[in-house]
Amino acid sequence: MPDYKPVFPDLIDAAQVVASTAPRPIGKTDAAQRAETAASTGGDPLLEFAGRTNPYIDYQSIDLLLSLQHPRSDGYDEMCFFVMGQVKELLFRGLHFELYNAREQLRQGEIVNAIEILSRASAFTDYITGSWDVLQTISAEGFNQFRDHLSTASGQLSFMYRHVEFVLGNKSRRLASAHKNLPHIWPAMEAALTSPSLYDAAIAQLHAAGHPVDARALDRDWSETYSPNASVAAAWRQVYDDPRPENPLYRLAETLIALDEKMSLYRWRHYTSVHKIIGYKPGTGGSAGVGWLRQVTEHRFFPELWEIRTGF
Ligand code: HEM
Ligand SMILES: N[C@@H](CC(=O)c1ccccc1NC=O)C(=O)O
Repeated sequence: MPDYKPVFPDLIDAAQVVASTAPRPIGKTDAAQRAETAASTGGDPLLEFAGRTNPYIDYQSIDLLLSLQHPRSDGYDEMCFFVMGQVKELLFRGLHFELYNAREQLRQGEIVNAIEILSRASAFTDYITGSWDVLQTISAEGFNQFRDHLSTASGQLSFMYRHVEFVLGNKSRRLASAHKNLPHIWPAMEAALTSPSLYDAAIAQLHAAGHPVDARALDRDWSETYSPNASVAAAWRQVYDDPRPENPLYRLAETLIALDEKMSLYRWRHYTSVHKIIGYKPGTGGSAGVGWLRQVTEHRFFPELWEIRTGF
């Protein structure tokens, strides 16, 4: 058990940080200007900047970003938990962007583009799963030192994670409702809940390619959790009759099931890490804890792709 206390290095005077969320103007340069600058510096980097910041800091508001880490306790492990929580939110943001754009490409019938985007989404998912390697270093005793300070905060309230689940198709009006009183979050959350998912867009492409698909799989209440459909299973089964890399629907199916497996591994690592850290204690978010997480590990986003394998 880490009984030593953390020392928090004071790195930034937060009072002097521009706290606006607006992008800071940094202008643009082109290749000719860069060549001219390098010639004038003799190949050494630029080190003098007018004003009180520099373009690297301003491009991504780095001083603001690095002023947002404030553990609430003197438990040694809280800084690690805090930073990794923020890192995961950023990674979910990156993953969601790719999934959202893959769905847009599918909607436009651009299956090959969607597959390319989904390979990055898969890489993001691996990366997010790897973040448990760091979080795993938090011991049960170390977590206890700061857990009371989390109050009723819980990862289950992550709207960014909820967006990832929704774009993939795991809809839940009940879980979304945690955000209903947040005027800056709810409109996009409700739109995601009530819009077709990436999988719904894939099913529409099955239909567009001439595979018979039930009308109720093509137009339904999109806020309902997707339930497996025999016509969709039959359509995917037909796709697998032509398992060549040149068959875009075959490659899409394989890309989707690989992503589903990776998401499932992410959930599994969350579940086992949490088991190791809090055992069977209830969660801060009001759930039974590990028992609740165990049941979410069973979820598959693209059920027919799993189901048809039994019949191969
Ligand atoms: C390391 C210590 C952690 C523990 C002990 C823990 C524990 C739990 C528990 C018990 C739940 C069930 C809901 C509740 O009652 O709270 C939960 C849900 C959740 N946690 Fe964690 N968690 C940890 C870290 C994280 C991190 C770093 C993230 C990522 C940002 C995260 C994301 C989530 C999400 C997204 C859910 C909801 C799952 C779903 O809706 O399927 N957790 N966590
Ligand atoms: N549900 C967890 C706490 C938790 O997951 C959490 C709490 C506050 C802020 C972030 C959290 N999780 C993800 O980063 C627990 O029961 O201890």
